[in-house]
Amino acid sequence: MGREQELRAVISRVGGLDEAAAAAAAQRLDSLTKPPGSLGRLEDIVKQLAGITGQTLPSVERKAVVVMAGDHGVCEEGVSAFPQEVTPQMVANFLAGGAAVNVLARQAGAEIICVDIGMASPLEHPGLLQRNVRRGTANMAKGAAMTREEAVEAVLAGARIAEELAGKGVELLATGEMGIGNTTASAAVYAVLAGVPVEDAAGRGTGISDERLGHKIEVIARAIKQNEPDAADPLDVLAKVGGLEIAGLTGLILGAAAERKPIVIDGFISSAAALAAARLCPASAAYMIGSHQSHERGHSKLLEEIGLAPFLKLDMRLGEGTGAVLAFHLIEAAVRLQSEMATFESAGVTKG
Ligand SMILES: Cc1cc2ncn([C@H]3O[C@H](COP(=O)(O)O)[C@@H](O)[C@H]3O)c2cc1C
Ligand SMILES: O=C(O)c1cccnc1
Repeated sequence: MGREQELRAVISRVGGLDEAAAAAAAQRLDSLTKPPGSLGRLEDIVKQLAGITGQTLPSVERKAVVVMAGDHGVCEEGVSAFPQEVTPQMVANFLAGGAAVNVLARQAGAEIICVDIGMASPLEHPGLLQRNVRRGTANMAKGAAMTREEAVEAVLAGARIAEELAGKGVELLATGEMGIGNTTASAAVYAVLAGVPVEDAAGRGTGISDERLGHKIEVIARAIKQNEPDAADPLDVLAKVGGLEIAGLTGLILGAAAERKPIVIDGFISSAAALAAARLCPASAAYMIGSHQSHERGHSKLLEEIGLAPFLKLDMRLGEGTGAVLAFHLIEAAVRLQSEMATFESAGVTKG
């Protein structure tokens, strides 16, 4: 079977939600000692998780955030405030436990799976999942970031990681990433897939000046003009103007959906990957849970495009999976309410 057919097979495994389980969960929510619907969106999470897993009392005890790392040839155009060597340096920091996502994952009781999907240089570390598809993308302002085959390979690698984690009993997944220059590629993917103007899709990333933002917009526009990605073909878009970690996250999301596991979507880069997943497989969107609204320009519209509503708006603009891991706390709270609250009957409270 060709690699693209393998991907089609993953996509074909993504089924609809279990409506009966969601209805049973809704019924239990209404039996708990509170006015019906009074826990608002926490109730929506419970119903969604029930529909995803088929369980009236879903569990999210085992949680993991997958941090995909990749490099970007477009960095040579000067689109980031930081140099490319920060990617491996930060990966080393993740592996040593010192990055923001490590702190938040420890607090949330989640494991971190750090993946080299497209780093420019190899990094030997027993804790790093070696799934490198190519040593960084090519400069998309001059030609395709990667071949279609490489994009498919990265998507499949992501899907396989989701399958492996599901097989190990992980019940809740989150997307995370590291890759200097990846807000440029993400903005390009978003602009093409959603048909929005580049200036509405691109933001300051790591914190570039007005002048550099203007240049970044011009570079993205040039990359799109040069490559003519087909908006109706997400794999073409990921290959020509995307990134290896973006494609890997698209696969992770599709794999999670195929395994009937909920997946929490982090910030701007993760959301660009989620949009590609939703375009490749519209049914996968039902398995996604929004987390936060990044400070990055374009993120709120990008979330709307996918149909995701963020829980948090903390003006964060970091990525790594930080916003998604913060949302783990709310998801766990929702699940605990469903399983631990007394019912009107058990507590002897009069129902209205
Ligand atoms: C120290 C450091 C840690 C980070 N952790 C995540 N990012 C975030 O910033 C990068 C995207 O921004 P741009 O497109 O402007 O390069 C990605 O690596 C993203 O994960 C970081 C960036 C830096 C500098
Ligand atoms: O929203 C994000 O994920 C983000 C924004 C800026 C820089 N890095 C990541």
